[in-house]
Amino acid sequence: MTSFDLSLYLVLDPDLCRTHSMVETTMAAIAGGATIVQLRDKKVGTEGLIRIGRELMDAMAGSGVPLIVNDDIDAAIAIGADGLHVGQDDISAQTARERLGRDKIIGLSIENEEVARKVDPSIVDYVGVGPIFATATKPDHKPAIGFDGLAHLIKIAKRPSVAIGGLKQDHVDRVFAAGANGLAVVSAICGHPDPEAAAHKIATEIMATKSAFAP
Ligand SMILES: Cc1ncc(COP(=O)(O)OP(=O)(O)O)c(N)n1
Ligand SMILES: Cc1nc(C(=O)O)sc1CCOP(=O)(O)O
Ligand SMILES: [Mg+2]
Repeated sequence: MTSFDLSLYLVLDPDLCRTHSMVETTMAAIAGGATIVQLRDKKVGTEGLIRIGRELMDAMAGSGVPLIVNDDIDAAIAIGADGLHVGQDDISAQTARERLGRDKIIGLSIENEEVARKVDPSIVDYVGVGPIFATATKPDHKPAIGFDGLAHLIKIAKRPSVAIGGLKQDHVDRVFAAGANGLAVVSAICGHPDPEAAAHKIATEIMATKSAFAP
């Protein structure tokens, strides 16, 4: 499987990428320290995702940063993306694994104890846990779980984990203290006029926090 680092997970949102294109935002974020990128666009359909995804794959080639596609397995396959992220209302992780094979990265959203207990470690490579806070970026988000909820679900799911939902630079220490391997952000990078500087600030905080937690 492609190796992956969840430390700073950029989730793209075309509505927030106003001053920069999705490709420009992604490359700036990678230059700033983003370690993994998700193509999430709910409006363009499979053909649109394939078009943008191919541009992203070309631009990201050689960066060592994996590209994950949100929701759409047909697009992920057509693009040759490194993986797929699915939620509880999407195709199952098992179906995704059957279609994608062992080499691709599969991420699964978990938002409560019940779904955390059902995570199959032989199928799911990482879990996205949230929302930590309410966020305008995803109007249909589930109830916020806070950092205590994050720590609780991580212990149950026992998989590499990334926290998501309303997270900014100031939250880095609490994300890692809760036991997560990283934080996923949309508006903190996509909505910023200088996505490279925004990513760099968060990545610098992550490095400092990780070294403080290191034995
Ligand atoms: C890293 C990460 N974690 C959680 C999600 C949310 O996925 P989902 O619940 O399927 O919601 P949508 O993103 O599809 O609206 C995510 N995308 N990425
Ligand atoms: C895509 C997504 N999924 C969430 C979940 O809780 O599953 S919250 C979210 C949006 C996060 O955006 P921002 O960093 O701008 O708050
Ligand atoms: Mg989804």
